[in-house]
Amino acid sequence: MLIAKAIDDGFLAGQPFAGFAWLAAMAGLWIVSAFGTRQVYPWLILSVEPLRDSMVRAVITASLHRAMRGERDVTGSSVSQITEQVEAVRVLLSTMLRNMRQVVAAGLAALAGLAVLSTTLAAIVSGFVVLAMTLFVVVLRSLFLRYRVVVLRSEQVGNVAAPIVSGIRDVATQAAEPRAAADVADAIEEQAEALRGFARTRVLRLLVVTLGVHLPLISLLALAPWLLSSQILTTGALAGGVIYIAGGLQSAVMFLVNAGSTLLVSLGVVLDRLAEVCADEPSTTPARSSASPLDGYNMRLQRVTFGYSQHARPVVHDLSIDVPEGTHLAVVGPSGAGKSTLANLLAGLTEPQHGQILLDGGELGRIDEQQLRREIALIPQDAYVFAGTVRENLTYLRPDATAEALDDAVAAVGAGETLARLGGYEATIPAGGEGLSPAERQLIALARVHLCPARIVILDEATCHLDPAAEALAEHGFARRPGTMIVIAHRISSAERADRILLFSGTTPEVGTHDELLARSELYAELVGYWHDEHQARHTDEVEPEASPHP
Ligand SMILES: Nc1ncnc2c1ncn2[C@@H]1O[C@H](COP(=O)(O)OP(=O)(O)OP(=O)(O)O)[C@@H](O)[C@H]1O
Repeated sequence: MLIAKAIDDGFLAGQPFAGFAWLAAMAGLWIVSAFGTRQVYPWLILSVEPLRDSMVRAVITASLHRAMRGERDVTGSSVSQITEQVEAVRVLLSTMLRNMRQVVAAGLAALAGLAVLSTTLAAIVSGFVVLAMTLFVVVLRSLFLRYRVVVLRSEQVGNVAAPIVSGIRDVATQAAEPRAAADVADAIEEQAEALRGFARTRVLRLLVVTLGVHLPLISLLALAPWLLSSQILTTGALAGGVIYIAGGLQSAVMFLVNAGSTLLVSLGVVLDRLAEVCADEPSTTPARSSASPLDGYNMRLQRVTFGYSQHARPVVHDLSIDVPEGTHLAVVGPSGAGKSTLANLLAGLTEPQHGQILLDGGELGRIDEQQLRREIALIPQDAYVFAGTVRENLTYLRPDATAEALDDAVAAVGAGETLARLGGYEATIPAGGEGLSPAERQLIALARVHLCPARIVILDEATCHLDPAAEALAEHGFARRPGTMIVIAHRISSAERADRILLFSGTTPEVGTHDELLARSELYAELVGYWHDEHQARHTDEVEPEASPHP
C-alpha cells in the first residue's frame, strides 16, 4: 500500500519528495518489525527449552517403566531414537514459532493491503487462497500418515541394526555378515520405500502454491489491460497488487506449504509418536504402603503364576516355595525355563498375575518402592557401571560406607585387581563403563551390592563373565555376608555351593540339596550329566560348563 501511495501520490503525481516520504515510512515500519523480532528470541528460549527437557524426562521415565515391565520393544536404540525425535521437536518448534508470526502477518497484511487497493481484487485473490488452503489441509493429512510410516521404519532400522552391532563378534565368527547385512538391507529398503511414498505425496504441495499464488498473479496480469482501461485499478494499485501477491502473499503461502509439509508434519508425527511412547499403562498395582521397618526377611511364594501376556502360556505356573532368611538358594533349569523371570518376581520388579509373594509376612507389592530397593538387590547379567569415580560407583547404594567397609567389599568379591588396574577409588570411569571388560563391570556391580545394606541379594547370572575361580571367590564373599542369597546359577559349581537348589522348569519345580535332587530328579540328573559332559569336552581349555544348557 505504501508503495502504491509512493507511486500514485508521489512519483507519478510529480511529487518525488512525497514518494520518498512514503518509502521512508515503509523503512520505518521494517525497523519496528526488526525490533519486534529481536524481542521474540528470549521468549522462544524460555518456552521451547523447558518443553524439550520435560519431553526427554517423560520419554525416559516411560521407557524405564516399560522396560521394568519387561516389554521387549524397549531397547537402548529405540529410546535414543525417540529422544533424538525430541531434539527434532525442539528445532522444529522454535523454527515454526520464529518464522510463523512474521510470515503469517505478512500474508494477512498482503490481503488487507489488497482489500484497501481494491475489494474486487482482494475477493478474487482470497478465493484462490481459500481453495489452496483447503487443498493443503487434505495434502497435510496424507503427508502426516506417510511420514508416520517413515518414522516407524527408521526406528525399525535402528532396532534391527543395534543387536547386530552389539553381537558383531558373533556375526563375524559365524561368517554371517551377508545374512546380517540382508536383515538390515530389508529394513532399509522398507524405510526407503516409505520415504519415496512421502516424497511422491510432497509433490502435491506444488499444486497448492500454483493455486494460491501463481493463478492469482497470472489472472491479475492477464486482466491488467482491462482493469486499467476500465479504471477499476490505477497503475500504482496494480503495481501494489503485484507486489502484495508476489511478495507478502507468495512468501506466506510458500512458507506455509513448505514448512507445513516438512516442519508441521514432522512436528505432528513426532509429537504423536512421543505421546504413544509416553502412554504408560496405568498401574494395576495397589498403592505401596508407606515405609515401615521389616522385622524379618523370610520370603514365601504362594501359588505364584506369571506370564508375559494374559493369553501366553505362563512362564511361572502355580509356584510355591519358602526362602527363609539367611538361605543360600541356587536356581537351576533349562534355558528359557523362566529363571530370570522368577528373579524379577522375587525382586519385586514384576508383579505376579496370580498368587502372592510375601516378605516378612507382607505382600512384596505393597512395600514402599524405595524401601524395597534398599532391602532387595538384584544384579543382572549385564552389570551397569555409570560415569563417575570408582568410589561413586561402589558406594552408590551406601553413600556413608566407611573406608574399611569399602575395602572389605572389594576384597570379598575379588575386585582388588580391577580396582588397582583402574587406578584406585578416585579413578574415573567413562560413560557406559567404556574401557572396562564385561568381567570388570560385573566385579564393580558385585562389590557395590556386597557393600549395600540389602538383606536379600539376587545374582541373576551376575558372574557369567568371571572365570570359575573368580566366580567361586565372589560367591563365597556373598555367602559370608549376612542375609539371603539367591543365585541364578550359571555353572554347576554355583549350584553345588548352595544350601538348597530350586530346580526350575516352570511347571514342575523341585527343591532339595544337590544330592537329593540328583537322586530323585531325572531332569536334574540330565542337567548335571550335560554339564559334566560339557566340562569334559572343555576340560582342555580349563573352562567350566555353563548351567543353562539348551536341552
Ligand atoms: N519381556 C519378555 N516378553 C515376552 N516374553 C519373555 C520376556 N522375557 C522373557 N520371555 C520369555 O519367557 C520365557 C522365560 O524367559 P527367562 O529369561 O525368564 O528364562 P531363563 O530361564 O532365565 O532363560 P536363560 O537361562 O536362557 O537366561 C522365555 O520363553 C522367554 O522367551
